Amino acid sequence: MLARNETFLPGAQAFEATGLTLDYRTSKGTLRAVENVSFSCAEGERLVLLGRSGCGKSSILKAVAGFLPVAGGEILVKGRRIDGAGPDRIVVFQEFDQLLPWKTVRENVAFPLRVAGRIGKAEARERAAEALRKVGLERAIDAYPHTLSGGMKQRAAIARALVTGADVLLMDEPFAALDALTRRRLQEDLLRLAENERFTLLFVTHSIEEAILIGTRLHLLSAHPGRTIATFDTAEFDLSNAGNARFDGVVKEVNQLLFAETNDEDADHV
Ligand SMILES: Nc1ncnc2c1ncn2[C@@H]1O[C@H](COP(=O)(O)OP(=O)(O)OP(=O)(O)O)[C@@H](O)[C@H]1O
Repeated sequence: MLARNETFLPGAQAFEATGLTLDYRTSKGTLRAVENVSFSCAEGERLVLLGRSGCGKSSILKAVAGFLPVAGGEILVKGRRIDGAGPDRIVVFQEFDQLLPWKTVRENVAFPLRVAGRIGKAEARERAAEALRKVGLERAIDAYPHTLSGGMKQRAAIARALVTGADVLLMDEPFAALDALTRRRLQEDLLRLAENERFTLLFVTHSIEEAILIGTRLHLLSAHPGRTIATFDTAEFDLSNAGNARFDGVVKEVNQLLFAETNDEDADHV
């Protein structure tokens, strides 16, 4: 499991970025997506990047995953400067087609373990089954991806991430394409899993409410190019107090900060 208990050191730094600047080369020249952003996330924490569309949230997540080279600054995972992707980080995307269609759910979850070649087939199957139980998908263990709902596919993608034992789970709007009820169930289950498994999470979302609920800390980014506006400690919020006056106060404050730069109307989603 992620951040395995035997290696879990509360307070130890899981990942950090210092002066992170990200550029894309386009036909019109260099496009600066993110400028001089710094953050850190201790093991067991859940850092959420929140900002308006195009502010560079996904670019930061891709850079931490090692898919996008940095133009300035650096990213450290467990104190080591990253140089590309690695088994210490695993990504769950928004898209429902992350599973291999010709493999069953259990085979999909076992697949990264088999590819890594560290364990035998029987153990990989057993670990996959255990991860699927944890995400509430035991009944669909032998199903093929095309027979699953969107929520079930995201559960399977989370199980596959859990089973790898990566240090950091990176989630790029994993629930954005789900209906409101399914989204809430997945949020509940992610929080429960985070509590039980104590994994470290970098999470990207458009939803202010989801950000406060999921995150132990929020990192707010300005509109394009993304620069840090503010950070919020949101560890006190969970499903039991979502929507209370204090929670709503933070929603309002975040909203004002994100929309202060423009005259846009307030919105729950940015
Ligand atoms: N492959 C690419 N080539 C060129 N520009 C890109 C590329 N990917 C992203 N960008 C640009 O970089 C900026 C940041 O994009 P990014 O997708 O990281 O933002 P975001 O905050 O995740 O947006 P959204 O919330 O809409 O998904 C945007 O201006 C976007 O157009």
